[in-house]
Amino acid sequence: MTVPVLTSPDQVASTPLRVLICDEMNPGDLHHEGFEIDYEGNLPREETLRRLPEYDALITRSRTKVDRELLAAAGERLRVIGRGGVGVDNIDLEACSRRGILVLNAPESNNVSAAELAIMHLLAAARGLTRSDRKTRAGEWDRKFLGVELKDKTLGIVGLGRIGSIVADRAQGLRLKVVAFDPYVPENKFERLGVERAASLDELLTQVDFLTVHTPLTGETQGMIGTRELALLRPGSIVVNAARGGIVEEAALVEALKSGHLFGAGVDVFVEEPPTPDHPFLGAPNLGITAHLGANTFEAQERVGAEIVGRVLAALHGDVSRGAVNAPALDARTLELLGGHLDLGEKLGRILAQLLPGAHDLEVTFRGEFAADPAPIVTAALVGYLSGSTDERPNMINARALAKERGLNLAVREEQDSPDYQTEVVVKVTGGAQGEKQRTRTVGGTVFGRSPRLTRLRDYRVELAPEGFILIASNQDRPGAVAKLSNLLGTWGINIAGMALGRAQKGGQALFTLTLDDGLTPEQLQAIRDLDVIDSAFLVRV
Ligand SMILES: NC(=O)C1=CN([C@@H]2O[C@H](COP(=O)(O)OP(=O)(O)OC[C@H]3O[C@@H](n4cnc5c(N)ncnc54)[C@H](O)[C@@H]3O)[C@@H](O)[C@H]2O)C=CC1
Ligand SMILES: O=C(O)C(=O)COP(=O)(O)O
Repeated sequence: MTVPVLTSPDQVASTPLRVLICDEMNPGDLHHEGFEIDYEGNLPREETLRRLPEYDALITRSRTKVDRELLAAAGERLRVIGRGGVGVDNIDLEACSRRGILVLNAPESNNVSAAELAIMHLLAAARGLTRSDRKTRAGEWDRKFLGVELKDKTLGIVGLGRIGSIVADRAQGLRLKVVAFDPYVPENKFERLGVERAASLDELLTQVDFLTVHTPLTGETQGMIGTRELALLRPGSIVVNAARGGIVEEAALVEALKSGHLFGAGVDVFVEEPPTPDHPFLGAPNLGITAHLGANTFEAQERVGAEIVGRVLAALHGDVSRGAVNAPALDARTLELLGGHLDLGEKLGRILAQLLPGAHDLEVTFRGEFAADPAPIVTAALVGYLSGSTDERPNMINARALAKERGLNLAVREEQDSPDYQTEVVVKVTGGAQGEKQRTRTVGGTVFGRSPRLTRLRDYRVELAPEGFILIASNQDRPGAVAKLSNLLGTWGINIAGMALGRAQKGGQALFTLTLDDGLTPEQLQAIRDLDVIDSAFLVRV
């Protein structure tokens, strides 16, 4: 896809576009016609800030924090930031988007190296490598230490993305059984990799001997392995974190090692990098530490350099089809005509991601006449459906490619008639293992003015503004259910912003949806489920 907003061809011809690489990598050949590329390795931050106003693009690794301070120092010229690697948690994406700066990453290049490092940490912890190394250097010849074999044990992987999948493959070569938890990938990927699927994180933790995490650092994954989760692991387990500091809580990990509950652990990443000299990891027993070296191989850095430089130069010429993390992509006219519907599509996708993640089919039905080609609404629905589960923030540019990568099949149907509304968009997802019962979830909506409205939830008709939190509850259509539920919410001081009722037939199953200003705690949701008038209750965040 070509987005002709980044630079005009005339501009390219007359003045070289300037690119600064401020972190260490192998940038390959720096001579490209029309560009001036300065490679500075480990440029001190104050130098980066000072020089940045003279550049059109900046290329970093995880060392450089691209925050508001850096963006303010950059001024107006900077238009593209390239992250030579996968994780973009060092980049303030929102601030970049607001300033119209395109962020790209290079997610294909270092995953083998990162996966191999995770396997190394597993082996090192299993055999007490760091302990034995330290003792031998200190003059102690300790041959009493007994390690554990990997063969016939079970490895648990959290996050079966690019790196998690390679770890699974290598682990199988070591004759480990592999189980993974990743609610966002479809069943067929598990089947293809020969990996057993755990239905929940807890289910994974209780059945493995070794655990390794390979998710991005997100609101959901930060601290996802804490004291409670570590306690669910079998005594004598091993934990590896070569993804991001804090996915496994640091203090909890140290405690579990000190108490002897864990046999050992390996970490490549810290919450603060570099760690302070008094960091508790440094004194923890049988903990192997590397200095965020997952991507540090000759091969990976050669590939990373070529991939990110190529992508950044292409983007400066207007081609943002590869590696875009935050790109806004539609022209102003389409946005004007479809604006409300794009917002609707994304919200429908986001609701479905919570009702049925990891689907293998997504079908969009358009009813009625749309002011412009409605195809971008499908992309918007994908953005919503895929968001929150990957570092490559799904956006209007990359969502279709990401869906394809994940094995999510798309179907679009158009119906001229829209009996109830001028236009209606209905999105249906289907998921489930091959040969097993397939589950589907459907949501639909329309646009009033420019504001999205939900019109359909599963088989029920509703009319509701999709905002904040939506509590979806079902019951046998009996009097008193709504009153009991709203009383309970009232006692917690939770305000109901909107309500819609629907039922399949009189006296049959009824569905009511409430929009709430605030979320609910797991205990509050359970209390609602425990009401005798409620059959099921579910909370989604829009
Ligand atoms: N130590 C190092 O030097 C390196 C570390 N990394 C880290 O590894 C991470 C993973 O990289 P890739 O595999 O390339 O990314 P990816 O996007 O291909 O895979 C991430 C997987 O995590 C899953 N996931 C997201 N949230 C989850 C949750 N709450 N529970 C379970 N699964 C969840 C996603 O569905 C996805 O399948 C990166 O985000 C980066 O932070 C990456 C490269 C090198
Ligand atoms: O690609 C990633 O996410 C990594 O963690 C590698 O980071 P680095 O490029 O080594 O600073």
